[in-house]
Amino acid sequence: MKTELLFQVSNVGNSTNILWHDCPIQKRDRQQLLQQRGCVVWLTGLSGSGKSTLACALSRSLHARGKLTYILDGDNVRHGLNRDLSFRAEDRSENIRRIGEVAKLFADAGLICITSLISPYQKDRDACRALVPEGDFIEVFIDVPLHVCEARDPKGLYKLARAGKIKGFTGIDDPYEPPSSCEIVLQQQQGNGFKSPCEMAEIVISYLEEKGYLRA
Ligand SMILES: Nc1ncnc2c1ncn2[C@@H]1O[C@H](COP(=O)(O)OS(=O)(=O)O)[C@@H](OP(=O)(O)O)[C@H]1O
Ligand SMILES: Nc1ncnc2c1ncn2[C@@H]1O[C@H](COP(=O)(O)OP(=O)(O)O)[C@@H](O)[C@H]1O
Repeated sequence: MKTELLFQVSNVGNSTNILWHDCPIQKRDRQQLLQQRGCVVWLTGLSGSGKSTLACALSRSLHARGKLTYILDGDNVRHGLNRDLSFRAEDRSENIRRIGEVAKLFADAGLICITSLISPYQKDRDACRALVPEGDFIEVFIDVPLHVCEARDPKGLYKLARAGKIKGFTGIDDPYEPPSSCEIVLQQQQGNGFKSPCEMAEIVISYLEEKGYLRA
């Protein structure tokens, strides 16, 4: 006797016979509640470029305007979810993939999800972009030259990398691929140094405002 499946199940990766469950409360309902639109603000740049500082400035400023944000910081996520990952290329890719998937969930929850990780490879960033609806992935390149990051060296890691005590350090003996096209580039002003973290945050917030992410 032939057994009919009651539901259309599928196989995804190594997960077999799985079924997607929908809920009547959807993203648009959550966005209505929060009076904002869920999206991913993806900060990328070298170690020491100011990603974490900008993420906090952005979160603070948006919070003050009554907007719900959440920061996924590479360093922090590596303390938990991604603690099994190293800094070799495959593990960095997996780090980025997982953070992209989590960011997708936060954006679907209606939050403005700010990610702050080096994310050195273009193809991995592009893959994360492809996870969310068109327009909802806002890639922000903090374009600070290596020599400036190295002079800042707040954790002393560049010094250790130069001394050969850390192998495969981004910018020293591991690649960083700058975005070929992204929504926002924050860079040094001609002869003026860098904008303050608050000024940078305002640039990103103006973009979000203009694109309608700060209303439902
Ligand atoms: N080998 C190597 N290369 C680069 N960075 C290193 C490395 N080892 C440790 N660290 C510290 O880890 C932080 C980067 O982690 P990320 O998760 O953002 O990196 S990645 O996106 O997976 O490339 C990075 O933090 P930030 O300075 O905040 O970027 C470093 O403090
Ligand atoms: N816009 C800025 N102008 C000058 N210094 C900055 C700026 N943003 C961050 N910094 C400083 O640069 C260093 C690295 O910043 P951090 O946010 O930790 O970078 P990342 O997260 O990219 O490693 C810190 O000492 C921080 O105070």
